[in-house]
Parts: sequence; structure tokens; C-alpha cells
Amino acid sequence: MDHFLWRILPLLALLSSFLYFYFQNSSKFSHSDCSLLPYNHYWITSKSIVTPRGVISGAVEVKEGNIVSIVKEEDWQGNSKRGHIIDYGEAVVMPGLIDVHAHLDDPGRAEWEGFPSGTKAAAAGGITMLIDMPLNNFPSTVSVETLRLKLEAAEKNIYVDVGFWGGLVPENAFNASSLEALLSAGVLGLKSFMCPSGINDFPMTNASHIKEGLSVLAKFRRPLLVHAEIQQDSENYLEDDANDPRHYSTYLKTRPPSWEEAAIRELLTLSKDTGIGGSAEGAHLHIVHLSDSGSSLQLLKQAKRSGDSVTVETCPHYLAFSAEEIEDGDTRFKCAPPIRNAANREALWKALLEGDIDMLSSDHSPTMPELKLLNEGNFLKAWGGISSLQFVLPVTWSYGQKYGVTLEQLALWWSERPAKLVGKDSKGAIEVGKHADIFVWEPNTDFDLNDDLPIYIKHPSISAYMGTKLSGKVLTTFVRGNLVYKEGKHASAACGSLILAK
Ligand SMILES: NC(=O)NC(NC(N)=O)C(=O)[O-]
Ligand SMILES: [Zn+2]
Ligand SMILES: [Zn+2]
Repeated sequence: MDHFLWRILPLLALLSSFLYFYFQNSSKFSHSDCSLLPYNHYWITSKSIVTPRGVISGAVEVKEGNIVSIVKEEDWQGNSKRGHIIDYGEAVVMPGLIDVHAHLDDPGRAEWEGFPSGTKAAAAGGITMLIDMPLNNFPSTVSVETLRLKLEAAEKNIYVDVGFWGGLVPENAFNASSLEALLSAGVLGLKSFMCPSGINDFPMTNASHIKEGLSVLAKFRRPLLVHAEIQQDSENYLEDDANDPRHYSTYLKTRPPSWEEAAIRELLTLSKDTGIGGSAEGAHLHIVHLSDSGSSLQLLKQAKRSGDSVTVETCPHYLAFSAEEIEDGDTRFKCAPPIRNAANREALWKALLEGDIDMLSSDHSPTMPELKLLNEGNFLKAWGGISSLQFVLPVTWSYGQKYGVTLEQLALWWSERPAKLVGKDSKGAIEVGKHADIFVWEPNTDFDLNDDLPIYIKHPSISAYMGTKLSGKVLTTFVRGNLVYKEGKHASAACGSLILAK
């Protein structure tokens, strides 16, 4: 008998390891791994819940990942509700932020950020869905094959929901079947550059590429996002000693507002066709990261008035910082288009508050610290991109205090309008029937961005926000009812969903 056991032992070992791997890989993560909360059905209560019908005191009922009821406090009292209740007291319950513009650089440059760290940072910042840009990863996401690589890299590595933009580049712009295949495979829309992107396999497009892109997008009723800067001959910039590359003013001169204006002027000749009855009706033009609050903004206002299907975002760094404050050599602040002067920042706030700017996005665009050239401080050679993902909510809130920003405005800029842009009406608000994508925060709690703070972006040292103090501390984040983040702790498994267009 003993002899027999010894003989089958290797076989048993093989069989058990096979079964182990089979179940590991075939089973979805169990609920307890995906959520820090052991319930599928529960109530979130608070004195301040931000809904599209105003801020209410009451309760949100969550069941199997969806919001199934919302009860005001007066109707809740005396009603002995069943199930688990999480009471957040005075803390604010808001719809999860949707960041329509993030570069997570995965696959290919995951050492710059990557899906695991990027989505952990998102969760810790109250972001429940982000849309990943098609460039800075390698290869760029410009075809069905490269999208497949993206999906493989993201699967089981994301702590929040992640959707994808596809790239519109010269190589695919005149190839309608290739673009149609990419859109059919689920990208939420396309993204292109009108100036060099800084990434070799993501070349810039001209007006005829963009026109072609819009005509394909019209059939799918999806948006084109454009980095709107066109290089102009600059009279006021000469490479001489007066233009020290360590001075921010030198960099600022290399990318004047006229670059944004030229691009937007050209784009608006194309977006005319997106209006009702136009040849590209159904397509939509979205200008990313607007920095120029002058002529560019006026042109966009006019286009909207004439019925073009156009929206525009700006980013927290354009609302928080001004050129005057950026110190010599501090390349953490380098991005494109550049952060402009304080008067421009004021005008951006005004445009946002008046509805001329539709929404906000992070444009989180990290790199390796070496490429920021922090020691050399050369603004002309350093990587352009701001690292901010985890902090966009407290930045918007802290710098918005001066302008009387409300909780409802935050929800509009960061959730409702972004959900509309990406075509996901299951997201973007605390409303019955929507996904339970929710975060809870304390707007009045201040925190210092120093080494004691749990920070999840991969390279905190290159973030322009390090060393500052902000208000607005995120306590917990729920994605489709899973409690994915709670005060410095994430769920053990990455159970975010891949968001594809249908
Ligand atoms: N290759 C990039 O990530 N560029 C980004 N860089 C910025 N904004 O400085 C961008 O969105 O244009
Ligand atoms: Zn850009
Ligand atoms: Zn970007």
C-alpha cells in the first residue's frame, strides 16, 4: 500500500496543482476580494448626498452594484429598513468622478505609471471610472490588435472601471474599415493631435485626417478628442541667451495662445458638419485641456451658439497654478499647452462657472522622474505632462473656494458631463438605476501632500502638487457597489470593469 501511495504521489501533486491553477484562473474574483465590505445589499446614509435633484439628507440603497432607491431623511425616519447601514454622518456622498483624460502608459511604459498604480490612485481620489488615452503606452492604441494588447494589460489589473480612446493617426485616418473595426471593438471615441505628441508612434493629424475621422465617428455617434495646438512661426521667441531654458517664461514663449487659437479655428471649420442636418451629424468634437481663455474660448462659444456639437475641458493645473509662480527649473509644471498667467487662470474659472467650459479632466501624464530633468531644470527638453490623478478633486475644491464652487458644480464637471461625453448613461450621478459608483469625502479636512500621505501614483516626486496643502479628504470609494478603497486601504483584488462602447 505504502509503495502504491509513493508511486501515485507525483501524480496527485500534479493533479492538485492543475486544479489549483484551473480554479485560480477560471473563477472570477470572489466578492470578498473585490470589496472591503461583505455585503451585496446595503444602505449609505449621510446628511449630504449630492444628487441631480440637489443635495439631500437621507439614504442611498445599493443592491448588486446598482443604486436601487434613494430615500430622503424625512421618509427614512421611523422606517425600519432592513439590511446593513453605513452611516457617514456629515461627510459628503457624491457620484464617483469620471476622468475622461488619463495616460496610464500600459502596456509598454508601465514603469511610467501602469494600470495597477494608476487605478489605485484613482480610487483613492474618488475617481470611479477613467478613460485611458491611446498614447504613451507602446504600441499606441490605433488598431484592433493594439487595443487587444491594452485590454489584456488592463484586465484584472484595474481597481476602478476603465474605458479606452482609440488613436486617430495618419496611418488609419483614410482607412475607414480600420477605424470602423477599432470603433466596433469598443473604443469610446477617437483622439488625435494637431502638433507633435512627443511619442514617435503617434504622429499628428491635419484637417483632412480629422475630417475623415469625423465622418466615420458620425456613424458610431462617438466623439473625437483633439489636442488643439498648431505650431506657428513665433516672432517673439529667439534662441539666444535672453531665453534661458531654465526660465519658465522661455517655455511659455515657445507655445503662445495663438497655437491653440489656430488649431481651434481650423477644427471649427470641420465641426460645422456635426450640427443637425450636417454631413457629420452624430459625430462630436471635444477639445481637450484648453489653456487659452482668450480667442480660443470665444471661437468655441460662437461654434456652440451656431449649433455645432462641441465641448471643451480644462484641467485642474490650469485652474490652480499661474506662470508667475513657477520657479526657475521646476519642470514638474511643464505641460502642453502651457500654464499661462494669473489673468488667464481667472478667465478660465469664469468660463467654467458660466458653462463655457463644460468639464474637467486630469490629463495625468506621468513619466520616469529622469525624463522630467529636475536637476538640470531645462524646460525645453523636459517631458511635458502633469502628474495629478489622485488629487484632482481636492485641487478643484481647494482652488475653487475663492469662486464659491458648490458640490453640485463638482458633480457636473467631474461626473455628469463626462458620463455624457463617453456615452455611458449608467454612470455619472447618484440616481436610481445607475451603477453604485460613489465616493465619500470630508470637504473641510485639510491635508499636507508630503511623504506621510499614502500616495499611489507611481512617481509622486514629479507631481507639482507635492509640498502643498489641500482641503477635501476622500474617505471611501465604491465602484459598482464594491468598496474598493477605504482610508488608505484598497480591496485585495482589482475588480474594475473594462468599459467598451456597444
Ligand atoms: N504625450 C502626452 O502625454 N502629452 C500630454 N502632455 C501634456 N499635456 O503636456 C498631452 O496630453 O498632450
Ligand atoms: Zn494633449
Ligand atoms: Zn493628455
